[in-house]
Amino acid sequence: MSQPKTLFDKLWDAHVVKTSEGYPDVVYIDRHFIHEVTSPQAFDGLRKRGIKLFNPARTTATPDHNVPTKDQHLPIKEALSRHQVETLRKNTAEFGVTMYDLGHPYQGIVHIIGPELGLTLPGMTIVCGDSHTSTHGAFGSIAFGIGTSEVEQVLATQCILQYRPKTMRIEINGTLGKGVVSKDIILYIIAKISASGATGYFVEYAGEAIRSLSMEARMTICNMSIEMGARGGLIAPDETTFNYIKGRKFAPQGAAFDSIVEEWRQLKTDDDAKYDHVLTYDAADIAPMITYGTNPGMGIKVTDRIPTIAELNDISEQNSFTKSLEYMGLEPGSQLLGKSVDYVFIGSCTNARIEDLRLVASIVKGKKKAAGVEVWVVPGSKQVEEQARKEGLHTIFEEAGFELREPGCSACLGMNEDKIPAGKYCISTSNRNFEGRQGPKSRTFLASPLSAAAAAITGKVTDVRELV
Ligand SMILES: CC(C)[C@H](C(=O)O)[C@@H](O)C(=O)O
Ligand code: SF4
Repeated sequence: MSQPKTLFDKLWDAHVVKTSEGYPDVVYIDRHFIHEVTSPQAFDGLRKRGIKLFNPARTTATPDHNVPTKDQHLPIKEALSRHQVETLRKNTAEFGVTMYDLGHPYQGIVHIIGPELGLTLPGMTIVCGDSHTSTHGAFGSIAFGIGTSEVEQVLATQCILQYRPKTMRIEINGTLGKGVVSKDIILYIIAKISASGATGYFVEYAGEAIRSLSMEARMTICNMSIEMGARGGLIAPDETTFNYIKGRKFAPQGAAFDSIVEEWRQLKTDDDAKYDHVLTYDAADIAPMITYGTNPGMGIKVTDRIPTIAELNDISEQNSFTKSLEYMGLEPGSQLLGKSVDYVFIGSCTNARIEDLRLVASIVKGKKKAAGVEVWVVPGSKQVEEQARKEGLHTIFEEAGFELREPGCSACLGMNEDKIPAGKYCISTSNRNFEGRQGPKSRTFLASPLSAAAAAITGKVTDVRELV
């Protein structure tokens, strides 16, 4: 019998076009997503060399980072943002790439529209000039972010040069407690192993707690793989995956779907396959999580205290910790629970799918936001927005005093009109809490949609388990 293999190794081997000792592998790419930030120079490069796309049908474009989330039918006010989106429009028209532009029913954050359109499928290799491409790994595909020069490489050849990463398995056994959701799982893992703890690895998530998650929840976990340094993260496909994909716009349909599902069922790690590293956690130990610092690894259970300097291991960690807490305006050893927040941001490719909006609605239904808190709900895509309206979630949000906006990256990063003002605290369902991430001098607490909803109602960092 041949050597047992991990799912990652099987998929990688199936896509390697050429391998040479001491050089990166040439890997074939099934699906390429592009957005306005990392594609302009790639197209310029092609133009300079007089090269066309190897296969335009494999690439899909949408504007997300620079788009306003209000009045999308009007011209974009910010000059730079307008230029970026117009450039994407021009490039995709010139090179024959499908573009879901502002106002199109399929527009949205690139990592949200791929899965919902059935463009993201098990067994694929998927790239995008964006670090959170790891999201698509939730379908049992190898998905990772690439740089602009690599975007050009993929447009021109449908292949990429990559060194094979090491493999890590992270197993979460048992069942999650009440009020604990997938965002808490990933914030917990990153708090355990740090924001660089998986550097050089491609992670496979496994175990009963992962298996029991919906596709939306699995995407949240894979999305944040990059926040612990991993190249990407994946989850073997199963019935949950196949049910999610069935009937989606670009997925195989009818008999073709049934037969491909049979192939997808084979996509799993063999028993006894060896990983380079294995970590195991118990779901019962995971609580609602929140970050207090300026990297996603600086997270605690919402009821815990921020560490003290003495509790940290080395001097460099102590220095960055001190700087981080100064930025955040927080005291070492203090509690976050009860701390006032100014903004609540429910959005981003981490947590702006329909299920996230349903979670939020489950907490706020019939309630009102606290006075003085501004709450933005930014759906991840036009389809999510439509679905939310169909289900009447917009009424729940409006009655609570939340603002339901139009799709885009929004306040996940200060690249568009939606910014958190300097010094203000925002509890956010996004994935990064870096200095200035949500706007110059803004302060971010990363948390789950449930915890964000709870804070919207109370105006403070709250243990959501008291509300569910
Ligand atoms: C702008 C883009 C290149 C960037 C990324 O790669 O992730 C952004 O999406 C982010 O989340 O910081
Ligand atoms: S929502 Fe945030 S993390 Fe996701 S692609 Fe946009 S900017 Fe990046």
